Amino acid sequence: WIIRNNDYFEGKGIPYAKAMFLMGSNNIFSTRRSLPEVVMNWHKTFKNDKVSGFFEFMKPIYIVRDPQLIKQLTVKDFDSFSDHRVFITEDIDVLFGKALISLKGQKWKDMRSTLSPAFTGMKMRLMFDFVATVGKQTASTLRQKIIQGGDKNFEFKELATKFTVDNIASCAFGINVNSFENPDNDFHEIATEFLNFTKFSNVLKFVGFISVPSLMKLFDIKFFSNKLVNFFHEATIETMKVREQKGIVRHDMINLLIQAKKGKLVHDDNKEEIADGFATVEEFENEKSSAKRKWDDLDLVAQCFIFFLAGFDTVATAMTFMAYELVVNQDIQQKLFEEISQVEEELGGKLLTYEKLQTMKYMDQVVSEALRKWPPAPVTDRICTRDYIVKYDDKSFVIEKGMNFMIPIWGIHNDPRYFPNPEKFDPERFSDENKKNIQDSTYLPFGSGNRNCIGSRFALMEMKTVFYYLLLNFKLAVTEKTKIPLELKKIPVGIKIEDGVWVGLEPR
Ligand code: HEM
Repeated sequence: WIIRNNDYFEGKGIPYAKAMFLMGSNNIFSTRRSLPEVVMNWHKTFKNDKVSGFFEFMKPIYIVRDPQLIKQLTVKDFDSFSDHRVFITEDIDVLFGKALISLKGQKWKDMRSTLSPAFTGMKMRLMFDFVATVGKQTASTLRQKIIQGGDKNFEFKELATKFTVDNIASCAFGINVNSFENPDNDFHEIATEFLNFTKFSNVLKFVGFISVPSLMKLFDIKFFSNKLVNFFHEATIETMKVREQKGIVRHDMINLLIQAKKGKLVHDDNKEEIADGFATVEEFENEKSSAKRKWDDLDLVAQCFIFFLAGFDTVATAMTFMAYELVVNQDIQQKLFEEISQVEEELGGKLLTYEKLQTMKYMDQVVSEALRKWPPAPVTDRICTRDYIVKYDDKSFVIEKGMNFMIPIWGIHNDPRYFPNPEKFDPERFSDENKKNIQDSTYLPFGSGNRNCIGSRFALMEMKTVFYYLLLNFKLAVTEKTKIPLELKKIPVGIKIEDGVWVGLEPR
């Protein structure tokens, strides 16, 4: 039974890493490597083959590394690969199971088209004041503390997490928390609980859900604590109730979900184009048709929950890598500061606007390059929903329904065939002149095709806003504790940086 799948790839004509007894191939859990290193290794081994295979414990899994093929499977033939693999189903954790990221088939399609009008450029523009206010407030709280003699050295991931948590609390729930002034708030506590996800006991739980889900169910082992689930339930439902009772309209996620519940959340008629940045992913036609399905409270709570979970740590991680690069590349930081100063002058002391943010070309280049070199989601996957014949070169084989493939985003972004000298942090790759040479489907920080990241615009506006206000107020400098080069923690889930990224904030 244990070795029953070991010959799965034989006869398919693709190379594969053989399985070790019970442990699978060199997989995430059997090596002491960071997740990006594992993904890089997957990508490099058999790097000249468009598709290869490996074993996750006893399960055969494909790796699709060829950009054209990635596009074919995630866009053109999306219907055969429309779902992600889900470890935490509704019966294990109701909120995670009902969240967009876990939904499958028609239910996913309906929820995606319900939610996608909430993430357009127009909606981001309406929400932007909240993001800019939190960004400005973050920078001025830090400035005050430093000027009054407080420590000016910060572990950047901690700092960025406070910002993303404050931001999502404001944009999703309409609550102003200021974690810099009040670090003991509920949202920050919940975020900390979630980050403990990478603790050994939680990693074991995760392995359990992957390898023996039925046993986990039998022992009623939950992934998220009741406290966390109840918190989201109350925060969402209570806020919705108060809003509806008092007729309060605030242009945030809760407001959009109230509209979604009433079936009134639709795409904007106003077709005015806003260029949202190079990394923004495309919206597909199927998202624009409105779904008729009725959603209950729990369905909507689950979406707020996933916006929080999918949004706060990924964005904070991206910001941390970007801060590191700005610290070690002072010339790039200076150039970015000059662009920011120019915009600030044009604004004449007014709060930053979404339109102004989109005019900042160099900011977009730096953010795009940070997401290229250090993609916070190093890998994504798809599950095959019906038998599918893959054909390329002289090969032809079937991927059977239920099998899944990985897209090694980190490996592709750091492949010299697509990004020469990939270790170099070079925002010029994304200049007007150069970006048109980037090969299709080799730049995938927010995934690919219809199932791409719904929050790409939101993430980009958060990142840009925080650096706008930080660089306006401070020079980011190396400290005694800054580790150069940075080192990734050898854990199999998520991305953590060994000893963090220490940054000195020197008031300008
Ligand atoms: C820099 C920050 C972020 C990165 C790098 C990132 C990356 C990704 C990636 C790679 C995927 C899978 C796409 C695919 O398989 O093709 C994804 C899915 C998703 N992301 Fe993000 N994300 C970020 C921020 C956010 C934010 C801020 C939100 C919410 C407000 C969000 C919500 C989601 C959701 C709900 C999905 C599932 C979409 C679906 O299944 O339809 N993400 N993200």
